[in-house]
This record gives sequence, C-alpha cells and structure tokens, in this order.
Amino acid sequence: MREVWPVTAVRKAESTVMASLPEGTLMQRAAAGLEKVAADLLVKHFGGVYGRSVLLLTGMGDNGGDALFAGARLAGRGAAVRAVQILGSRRHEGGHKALRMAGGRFISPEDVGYHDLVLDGVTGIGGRPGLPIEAVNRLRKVRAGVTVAVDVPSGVNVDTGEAVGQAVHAEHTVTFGCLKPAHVTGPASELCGEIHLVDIGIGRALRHGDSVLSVPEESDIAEWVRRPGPADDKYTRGVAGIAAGSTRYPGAPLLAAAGAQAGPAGMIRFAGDQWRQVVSRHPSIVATPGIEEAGRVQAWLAGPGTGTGPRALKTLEHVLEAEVPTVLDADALTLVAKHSRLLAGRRAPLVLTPHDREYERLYGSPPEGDRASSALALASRLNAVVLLKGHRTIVADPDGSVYANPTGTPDLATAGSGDTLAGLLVSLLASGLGGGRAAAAAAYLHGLAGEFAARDGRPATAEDLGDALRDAVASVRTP
Ligand SMILES: NC(=O)C1=CN([C@@H]2O[C@H](COP(=O)(O)OP(=O)(O)OC[C@H]3O[C@@H](n4cnc5c(N)ncnc54)[C@H](O)[C@@H]3O)[C@@H](O)[C@H]2O)[C@@H](O)CC1
Ligand SMILES: [K+]
Repeated sequence: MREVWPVTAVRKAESTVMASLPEGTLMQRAAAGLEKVAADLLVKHFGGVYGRSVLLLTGMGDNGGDALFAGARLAGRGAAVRAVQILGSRRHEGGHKALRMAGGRFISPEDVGYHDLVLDGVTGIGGRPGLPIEAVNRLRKVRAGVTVAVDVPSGVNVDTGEAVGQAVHAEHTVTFGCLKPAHVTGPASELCGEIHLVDIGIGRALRHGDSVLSVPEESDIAEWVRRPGPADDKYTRGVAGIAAGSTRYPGAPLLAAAGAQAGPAGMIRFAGDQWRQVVSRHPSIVATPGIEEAGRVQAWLAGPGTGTGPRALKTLEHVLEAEVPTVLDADALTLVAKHSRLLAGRRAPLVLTPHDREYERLYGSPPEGDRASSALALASRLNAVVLLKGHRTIVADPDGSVYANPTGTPDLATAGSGDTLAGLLVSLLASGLGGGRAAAAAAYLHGLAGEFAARDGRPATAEDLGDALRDAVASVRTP
C-alpha cells in the first residue's frame, strides 16, 4: 500500500530531517532525482542530453530552486538550458547562481518558444490553487516536447486534487519523499502524467497516522482476493446473492452475474425476473424469480436495473432484513435516498457505489472538489463504505480509511460497467473480505479489466469485462 500525505505532514517531516543535515541537502537530493528522470526522458525521446534544449519555469519558491539546480546539472551534461520566471519577481538565488555557473541562461517571458524538455518549477507544495493571470499568460507561450512537473503540476490544490483555473498539464511528475493527494485524486491527478517518486530521506519522519489516503498496490489486491484452500467447499468460499433486473433493464443481471463470476465466492444465487436468462448464460448460478425463495447468502447485492417501483422496494427491504454485508448499487441507492428509514438501525456492513448524481441524492449536495473528503462525509453519515465512482474512484470507510484507486481508463465509462463492478464487489464481500478492502479491490480489478478490455484501442463494452476481470484477477496473482 502506498500512503499519501498532505502538505502539513510533508513539511513537518522535512523540517525534522533537515534539522540534522547541512543546509540545502534535501534540495540537492530532489534536484539529483529530477535530473535523472529528465535526462532519461531526453535520451528516450531525443536520443541524448547533449545539445537538447531545456526550459526551466520558475516561481518564487524552492520548487523553482529544484528546477534550477536540476537544470544546472543538465547544463553540465551539455544541454542548452534556459530559465524563465513565470510567477512573481523574487527568485531562488542559490539555484540562479548554480545555473549561471553551469552555463545556463535566463530569458524573458517574451522569448520562450519551443523546448525539447520543460521543467515546471513554478509552484510546489507551497502553491496556492489557481495561478495569477499573468503567470497563465506566460505559460501559454511555452511549447514543449515533454513537460515534467516538479513535485506537482503548478496551479493545482495539492491537498485536495482540485485543479482551479489553468494548471500545468505534464506528461511526467517527479515528486519528492511521498505521494500527495493531488497525485492520486481529482482532476489534478490527470495533469500529473506518470509519477516518479524520488526518495529524499524523509520517509522515516512521515507518521502513518498523518497519512490521508492509501493507494492499493497489486500485492495488496493479490493478498485480499481469497484463494480457495484444500479444506474449502463452495459454501466456505462464500455464497453471494444478486437481486437485480426488471423487464425494463433485463441486461443488468447478466452483467452483474458476469462480474460476480470473476470473484472469489464459491456460489452465486440470483433473484429476479431474468432468472432463466441468467441460468442459461451462467448455468452454475442458482436462480429464482422471487427474493423470498432465494436462500441464504453471505452477502447481497441489490439494485442493478431493478427500477424504483414498489416491487424493487420490497426486494430491497427483504435484502436489508437479511443483515448480511450488502452492496447497494444503482436503483437501490435511489430507493434508500428516498426512504431513509431503510437504513435505520442497520448493523451489518453496507457498501454504497454512487456516481456523482447518486451521491447528490444521498447526501443532498454533489461531491465537492475534494472527493476524498466528500466520500468520507457520506460514509460517516450513513455508516457505510462509500465507493465514489470517477476517473480515480475513491473508497471511503466509516472507520476513516480512504483509498484512491490507481487503475482504470475512461473507456470504463460505458453502460453496464457499474453492474459488473457491483457483481465483483458482492463476490468479494461474500468471501469474507471487509467492506473497505472489498470495495478497493473491486475498483482496482475493475479498472485493470477496463485497461485490458480497451487494450490497443479496442472499443470496450461491459460485455467484455467479465472475461477481462478474470484476466485481471490472474494478473495480480501472477508475481
Ligand atoms: N521544504 C523542503 O525541505 C524541500 C522542498 N523542496 C521543494 O520546495 C517546494 C516547496 O517550496 P516553497 O515552500 O518555497 O513553495 P513553492 O516553491 O511551492 O512556492 C511558494 C511561493 O510561491 C508563491 N505562490 C504560491 N502559489 C501562488 C499563487 N497561486 N499565486 C501567487 N503566488 C503564489 C508563494 O507566495 C511563495 O512565495 C516543494 O514543492 C519542493 O519542490 C525540495 O527541494 C525538497 C526539500
Ligand atoms: K511545479
């Protein structure tokens, strides 16, 4: 699991470590890491460092200092390095001196044009969101072969992942010490490109309790997705129940079933009008038309394609009465938003999977720019795990843990995609995984499946996700 720390925690760790080091040591470590990534990119895209043009964008703080010292190192390797002040008039004296000594030059904002590599050192963790118009106008003149953000793309809100106004859009971000929220959540994460984490030695001073988000890694998912042991039978692996579909939405049950088939449960029960279609597509599923005769399960999924009429409400009441871990998706979210009594006094774990409009129905206002805080607010209010769908899906557990999902592709924004996610999620819950981890694992595997399904520009549909989910599970399990 990769932890994510906010600016205050980073500053605290930096000052603890800095107190025992000669002045400037951390900046030199940062600059060395930045130079390495920049040089590798120059080699990869332009065949070498020597003779390539590099532009350093600077502001008033140490972020510009990092860029200037890295630029001085690149100049020492024969790159033609220029620096331009994008924000304010105060400059980083040490960095300026180093660049001058290495043969770099300072140019006026009027003279910037194309450069092979641009290092964005306008603002870092000291940046306030939203750049002044003068800086934005200067940035507009910059044309880059490759843009590398120093620490974070300038202009973003580092602690929330919001991108206010015009922020730098980078293909790579070189960050120092640890990940910050802007790297993993919200629109800012889309402006970062590929993240390179440089160890500057502050890790030991970062306190676990100060981290605000976690990013699951492949090894976490492999550990969480239960594998059957020799003593297991279909019941001990967990029985998942799906209550889905209606004559209006007959496809949702099939897609939810396909998602569940990729998960770790040993058996799936289905209740709904499409019971015959479900069995003919998935003969291993035990299906009945009505919820009353569905049988016992270790976890329920309710909502995909059920509609919000009286029959759907009755089914949902039945599911909730079972008091087993339950995923509420799609129409079930609309129903609990309308009938708050449904969740009153609930004890068994609950996982809700809203997109933004469903979130608004449940919470009363849409998610804010700080999606992690918004997800956590709903999780606390309803005492339920909230999986807030988005480009970077957030999972918030009422116990306070928040996960930012690192996988996925915009290709997943397709009809029926959520049904497969909900199906996989209920299978994970039925296998005994806790709500937060089950939701984080489902989001991870679903995102990976989307990447697989859309590989090489293939148009992906939700129908492709069942197979792709099995490939995703296999790929996290293969070391
Ligand atoms: N503190 C440390 O120990 C280390 C810091 N490092 C670098 O230092 C950076 C932080 O440096 P600073 O704290 O100097 O902060 P920044 O360099 O991020 O910028 C702060 C300056 O920019 C101005 N500013 C920020 N946002 C603005 C806005 N929207 N409009 C107008 N002015 C704005 C501030 O008033 C301040 O003068 C990190 O991101 C990292 O790149 C690294 O060298 C590693 C060590
Ligand atoms: K920056």
